[in-house]
This record gives sequence, C-alpha cells and structure tokens, in this order.
Amino acid sequence: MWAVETRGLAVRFGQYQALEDVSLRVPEGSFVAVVGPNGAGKSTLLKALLGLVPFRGEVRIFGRPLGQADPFWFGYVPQIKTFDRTFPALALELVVSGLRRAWPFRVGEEERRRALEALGRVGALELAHRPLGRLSGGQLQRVYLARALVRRPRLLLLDEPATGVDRLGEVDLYRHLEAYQEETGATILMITHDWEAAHHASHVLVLNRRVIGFGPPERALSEECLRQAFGHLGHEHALFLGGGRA
Ligand SMILES: Nc1ncnc2c1ncn2[C@@H]1O[C@H](COP(=O)(O)OP(=O)(O)OP(=O)(O)O)[C@@H](O)[C@H]1O
Repeated sequence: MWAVETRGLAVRFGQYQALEDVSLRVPEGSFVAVVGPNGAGKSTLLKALLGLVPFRGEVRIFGRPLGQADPFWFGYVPQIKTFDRTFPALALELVVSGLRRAWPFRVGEEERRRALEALGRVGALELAHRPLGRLSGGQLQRVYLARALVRRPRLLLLDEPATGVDRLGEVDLYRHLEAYQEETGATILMITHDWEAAHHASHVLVLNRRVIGFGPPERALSEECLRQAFGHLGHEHALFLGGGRA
C-alpha cells in the first residue's frame, strides 16, 4: 500500500503557484528526505498532506482520500523558528496536546504516563516540567518530536527537525527516528537541508515547485536533478556528489 499518493497536486497562494502537478507514490515504511531550495514548496507540500492548505488534485493517505484519513494517523513537527516563547505552558503539556484536539488544561494520569514515555523516547525526560520559554531551540525540537510521537503515528511529517540541534543531538534525533520506525513500521517524510541525512534516507524527493526527482538517494540526487532543482551545483552539492561528508 502507498502511505502517500498524490495526483496532480497543486497549491496556489493568490497569484503565486507554490506547487504544480506533484504526483507521488510513497511506499509504506519508507524514510523520505525532502530537499530543494528555499521557497521550493517543501513546507507547503507537508501542509497540503495534512489538509492545512487548500489544494487542487488528489491526495490519498494509506489508500483513503485525505478527507477520510484518521487525524491520529499523522504526527507533525512544524518549523518552530517562529515559536512564541511567552506562551505559558510546560513541555509536558505541549506533548499531551499531541493526544488531544484541544489544549489540555488538565492532564490525566494516563496522558501523563504516555507523555513522559514519549519524552523519554527522545531523551528529554528531564525537560517535562520546564516552561517552554526556558527551553533552547534544540530542546524545543525534541519536545515537539515527543508531541508528534506520543500518538504513535503511522505517518510522521517533519519540517526541518534538526534546526537548532547540535551535531551530537542531530545524530541522536536520527537514531530516535530510526528506532521508532523499526518498532512501528511508520512512514517518515522529513524536510532537510542536510545532504548527509538525505543520503541515508530510503528515498529522496527533490522538489522545486514540481517533482524534480524521486527515488533512491543515488538516483534522485543525481547531478542532473540537483542542477535542475538548484540551478547550479554549489559548494555543498559538489561535496555531496563527492560522496557526502561522512
Ligand atoms: N500562506 C502563504 N501565503 C502566501 N504565500 C505563501 C504561504 N506559504 C508559503 N508561501 C510561499 O510559497 C512558497 C513556498 O513556501 P514553502 O514554505 O513551502 O517553501 P520551502 O521549500 O519550505 O522553503 P524553506 O526551505 O525556505 O523553508 C514561498 O515562495 C512562500 O513565500
């Protein structure tokens, strides 16, 4: 079964065409790195899959039209660069909000247990009772990941989850994701600007308003695809084509 299937997906913001004719079939259990230049429509694609932006075309999730998909199938880590740090809440409450459709003003025992387990899973148990405003960028990323994992999603959509995370934390993050995937068989789509991470994915989607390439890293990240997506081969890409930084 396809975890995600899109046909002719298109998103327009006023006069601006952010995505055009995106047709994709993502196999269940795959780990897809989504790459492309700034403004390529990567975040917009994830939002369309979540039904957060209006689109034309067809989206099916695990075989069902998007409108009939169970919201609890999805786990989402948005870009958190614009997070409001004055928002008065504890990390634990943010994680519990992943189990609800509304903000949890009271946290039940079972919810607390599950939230603590999710925080433990991403190595952030000690952050549970910290106010969100006192977390570093990398710590906040972990808490958001715990929030996405707490509902044990079949489809995990991650928008640059390693932003603000140090190199060691990044390796740790990928380890947690791999462990979750191994345990549950979940499908993961992750937007990244990290070529090394893309190289380790099972599939790479190279996006620039349209699908430039989709397939195993060695095929999707061919020189031709990167040239089409980025218009040139910059320093990083040349490095990557040389076999990555590992
Ligand atoms: N709500 C919106 N209203 C109007 N334009 C938008 C909206 N959201 C995104 N856009 C535009 O659509 C284009 C794609 O944006 P998107 O955030 O999907 O790109 P991206 O590939 O995720 O970029 P980045 O790598 O910089 O995060 C951009 O030109 C952006 O300005």
